[in-house]
Amino acid sequence: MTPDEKKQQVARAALEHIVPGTVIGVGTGSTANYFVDALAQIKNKIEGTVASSNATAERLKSHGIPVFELNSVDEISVYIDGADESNRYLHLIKGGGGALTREKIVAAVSTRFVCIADDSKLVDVLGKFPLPVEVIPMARSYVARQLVKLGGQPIWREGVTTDNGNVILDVHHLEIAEPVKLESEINQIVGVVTNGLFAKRPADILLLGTDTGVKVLD
Ligand SMILES: O=C[C@H](O)[C@H](O)[C@H](O)COP(=O)(O)O
Repeated sequence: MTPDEKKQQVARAALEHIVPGTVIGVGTGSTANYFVDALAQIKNKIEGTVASSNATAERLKSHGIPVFELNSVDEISVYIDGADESNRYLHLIKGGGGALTREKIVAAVSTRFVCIADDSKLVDVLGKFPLPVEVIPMARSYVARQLVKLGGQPIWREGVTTDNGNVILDVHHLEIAEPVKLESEINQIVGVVTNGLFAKRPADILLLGTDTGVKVLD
């Protein structure tokens, strides 16, 4: 099975986690895109969605799926999104597509976070995938120096501006033994909006696409 087939497999499996008649949160990226396409088949069963990026909002609307502003919604029953890496405790690295801040906000509001990924994303120790950090543009160099002090090698994702008008630093060579601690440390650097570690609020369940079917970790 190709990685794309595995992503489609878990995207379809995620439909079973939807709570009928509610608003659901929808993530960003290739796996989330497959989920949006699958969701279109059952769009009448939900009240609508909150999107974690402009790109996802456009895709949802192209299928005729209602998209609400987060501020007009009281509750999100479930958030469905991909990840760049997950460990066995469902601590994640996200933000390969630059949507980490809105993803973290929508995940925080959601009662449940269902992560969907192909099995290449499961790792023993987070950090092989460079950790994305969203930064206020004028603080880029300062934040980069602070990240070096934490042991990382930050690389500016040149040419990329987030949906929030900020820049991204991708931090290489971190071996993340304590994800909750590092998430908090990086977020305390002045100028950081947030980082792509989802450890303080990990996923509640991980649906992993494998050659032998969907594996569930929770
Ligand atoms: O900013 C992007 C998101 O965090 C994605 O969920 C993550 O990069 C995984 O993307 P994909 O499903 O394309 O591997």
